[in-house]
Amino acid sequence: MNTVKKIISKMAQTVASSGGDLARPFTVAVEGNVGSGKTTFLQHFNKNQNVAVLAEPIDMWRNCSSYNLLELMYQDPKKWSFTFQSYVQLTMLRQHQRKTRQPIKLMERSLYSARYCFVEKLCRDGLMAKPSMEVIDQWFNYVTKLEDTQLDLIVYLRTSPEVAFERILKRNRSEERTVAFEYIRDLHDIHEAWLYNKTLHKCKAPVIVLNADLDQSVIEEEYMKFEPHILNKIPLEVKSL
Ligand SMILES: Nc1ncnc2c1ncn2[C@@H]1O[C@H](COP(=O)(O)OP(=O)(O)O)[C@@H](O)[C@H]1O
Ligand SMILES: Nc1nc2c(ncn2[C@H]2C[C@H](O)[C@@H](COP(=O)(O)O)O2)c(=O)[nH]1
Repeated sequence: MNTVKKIISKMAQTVASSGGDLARPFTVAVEGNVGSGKTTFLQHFNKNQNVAVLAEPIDMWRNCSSYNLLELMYQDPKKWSFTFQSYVQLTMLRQHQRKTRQPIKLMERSLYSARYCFVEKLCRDGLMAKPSMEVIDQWFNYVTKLEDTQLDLIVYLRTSPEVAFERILKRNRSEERTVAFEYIRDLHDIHEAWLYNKTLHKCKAPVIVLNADLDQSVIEEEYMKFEPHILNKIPLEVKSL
């Protein structure tokens, strides 16, 4: 009897030290171009008690010990892209690691889009030197093997580049005032290649695609259509898009 008691108390200690949950929650990443409506989408799920909503840690990128790394990256990407992407990778890893009591974790973006979309774009444009890309890539491979950063579902908020760019202009974020349409168009193509091309798709999660061009006045219906999958009520098979 003593042994059983010891095992139970050990398990209780493990659960307590792991923040009250043993298994990784059903982890969903909301992906999409800049301005595609990810933050707005997350607000729809903020009210659900079963969902832990993790917004992108943009406030940390804008204030890293008083440095606005996001602004520095947009002002001089050649000089600051490695610094910025290193910090994105660290802060996104923390999001993947974050313990939640809710059975579902809904993250804005992921380690994977940072690596396969944004770092990819910086390298294609020659704004991140190859040695820097190599270091970022080795860190990415190391942390995604060491930690359980797997996703169970990707929600792709698919917009046309034109609509995403129009919304960026409307939002008028100070750091993004230099963002050109061509940057958004290229990021769109990179997202499509990443999410529609299995070889690039290192995370084995199924992808559901929402028509995020729909206006705010009607898009809630689109969200509701996919809610059973996002709340893991109707599991999806991993399939190619
Ligand atoms: N479906 C939509 N229709 C019209 N405007 C939208 C829609 N979704 C978001 N917006 C607006 O577009 C801008 C970008 O949305 P946001 O949710 O911040 O996108 P993201 O987080 O993907 O960058 C915001 O000003 C937001 O109010
Ligand atoms: N260079 C990178 N920029 C990134 C990355 N992740 C996000 N961002 C930028 C894009 C936007 O200006 C801002 C917030 O993104 P939203 O899509 O939520 O508007 O941060 C990245 O990995 N690299």
